[in-house]
Amino acid sequence: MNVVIIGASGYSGAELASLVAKHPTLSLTGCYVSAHSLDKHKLLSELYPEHLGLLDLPLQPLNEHALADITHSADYVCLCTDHKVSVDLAPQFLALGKKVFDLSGGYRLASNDDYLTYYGFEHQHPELLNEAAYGLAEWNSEAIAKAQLVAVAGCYPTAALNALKPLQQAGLLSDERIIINAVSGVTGAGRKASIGTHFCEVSLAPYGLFNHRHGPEIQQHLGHKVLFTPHLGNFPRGILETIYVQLKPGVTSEQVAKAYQVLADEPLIRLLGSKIPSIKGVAKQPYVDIAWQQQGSQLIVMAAIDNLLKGAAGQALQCINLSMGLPHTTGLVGAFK
Ligand SMILES: NC(=O)C1=CN([C@@H]2O[C@H](COP(=O)(O)OP(=O)(O)OC[C@H]3O[C@@H](n4cnc5c(N)ncnc54)[C@H](OP(=O)(O)O)[C@@H]3O)[C@@H](O)[C@H]2O)C=CC1
Ligand SMILES: CC(=O)N[C@@H](CCC(=O)OP(=O)(O)O)C(=O)O
Repeated sequence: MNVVIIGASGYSGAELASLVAKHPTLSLTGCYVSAHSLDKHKLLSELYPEHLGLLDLPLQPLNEHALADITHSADYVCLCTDHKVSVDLAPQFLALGKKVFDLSGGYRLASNDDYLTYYGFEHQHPELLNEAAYGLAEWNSEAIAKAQLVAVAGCYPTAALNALKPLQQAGLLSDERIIINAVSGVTGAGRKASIGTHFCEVSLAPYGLFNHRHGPEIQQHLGHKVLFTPHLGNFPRGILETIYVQLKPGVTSEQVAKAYQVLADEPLIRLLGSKIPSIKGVAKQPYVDIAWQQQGSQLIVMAAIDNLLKGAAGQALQCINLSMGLPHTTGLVGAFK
């Protein structure tokens, strides 16, 4: 299958380009940036010298000529672009008969109103919101395999949902709001320069209190109320979430452990039991690490991922694998040794 990547010069796009280039059955046939990008015509490996020899492909401007080329050169189009750009581009590629994997949040929420509230724009293609399959690979594999449009799950939601869905599915959660505190590395904010995400300016601070767009995303796909607070930390990549859960009265540690068994055979999920997960354990790895400790009806769940892999490009590749009927792990496990 031929894959093109739109937004290939960004952090998630470049990560995905490297995965596709190394994948046994995919060909990377084009890497694109915006029509007036400062990086157009540069080689991707000039921006990411670690991929010299692997990604010596030019970054092509996404113009009319490029759209005509993509018509012939791609089976799968991956959008590694800002939410609004993805909302505009996805229907164009769907109309060309392409299968679209969107790494942005442009098609993850069901309600048009939520786009206005949490994304700050009115969705221009609300008719597609119901058609998009939510790309949370372990939990929605059948829909992902069939869909023409896959809305790859958000980074923070990927960690939170994998940590909480087992408990929800087993009926162990009380009605109390679940508190999710999360810390992300700076690559989570993308490659574009800004003072707020300048590496030397970042220490450790919360942001997006009460209004981060991943709150409604987690809530919608969990079916439970949450209070989600992200923090930005001074490390390059990785997300760590500490999640406070009130269990129903009388829920035992055996019941909790049994609930997590639903993920025991998932090759990209590592259940750590009561051991403490860390950013170090997942950085540059395709896994979600999940752990928990319980006292009475209070449960603290911890989840760690690499935001650019399981939180973006890794999970996008997982979704592509599912579309091709391949194992989740093809091109992922063993790729980072
Ligand atoms: N970083 C992360 O950890 C995660 C990111 N995501 C999502 O993935 C998407 C990309 O994020 P990230 O990689 O961080 O972003 P970056 O800012 O690092 O990259 C954005 C890319 O899009 C390109 N671009 C911008 N405008 C256009 C356009 N109109 N047409 C084509 N290409 C364009 C940029 O190049 P140029 O401006 O030079 O044209 C660049 O290549 C976002 O929606 C983000 O929310 C999802 C999960 C995790
Ligand atoms: C540290 C940081 O800024 N992180 C980003 C989330 C990563 C991302 O790009 O979000 P999606 O998964 O929705 O695409 C943010 O909070 O906006």
